[in-house]
Amino acid sequence: MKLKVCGMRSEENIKGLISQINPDWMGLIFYAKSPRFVSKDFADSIKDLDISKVGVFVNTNLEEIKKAISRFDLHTIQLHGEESVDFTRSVKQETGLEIFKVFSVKENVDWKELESYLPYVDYFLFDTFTKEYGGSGKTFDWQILKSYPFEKPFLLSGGLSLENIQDIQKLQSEIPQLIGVDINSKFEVEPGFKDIDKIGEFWEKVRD
Ligand SMILES: O=C(O)c1ccccc1N[C@@H]1O[C@H](COP(=O)(O)O)[C@@H](O)[C@H]1O
Repeated sequence: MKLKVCGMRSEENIKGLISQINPDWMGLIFYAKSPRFVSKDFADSIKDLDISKVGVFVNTNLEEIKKAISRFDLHTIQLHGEESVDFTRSVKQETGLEIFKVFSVKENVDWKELESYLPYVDYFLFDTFTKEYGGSGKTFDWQILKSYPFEKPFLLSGGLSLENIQDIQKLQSEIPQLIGVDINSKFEVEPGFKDIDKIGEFWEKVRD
């Protein structure tokens, strides 16, 4: 199982995360309406930290993504809005980086809609639908994922916490394509600042 910790921006907090947990990815939110928004002023303190940085974008343009890649030395692009297949293809082709395409789940998922994204995406990521796009701390009905029809691996997100570890473990044993978890607001001391010990407690139980 892989771990992504999302919504960070403090140098000290990220250094603590690296030394105590060393997750597979650490997410930076480039969505200005988010309380976890990372402005370019943070770049100098974060850029050279030794961790795979995921830039989380919501319906932005390629130019903004390219600027953030060079400012923050991003490893992965997470498209968390209603980005089209054409846009996703451009991001993959023009950046050559790893791509997470997010689908925000309401009552169910039309799997056919995901099919044309397959060539341009490294992982799908399933989050809970909200007007704010992400960081809601809310879960969706994870049973929907049992009908996931592709071989493409995916990450689970949306309200993951110490309270739903058993459900995560059960899903892990039932769906082999579920290769990672993405945690965020349920591990915060305040927006953008994580409780590393709490993450440790979670990861101890969820990792393989
Ligand atoms: O965290 C945010 O503020 C955010 C804003 C806009 C898009 C995505 C955002 N975060 C992503 O939300 C999910 C789930 O977060 P939570 O566990 O429900 O708090 C996660 O994938 C973050 O990358």
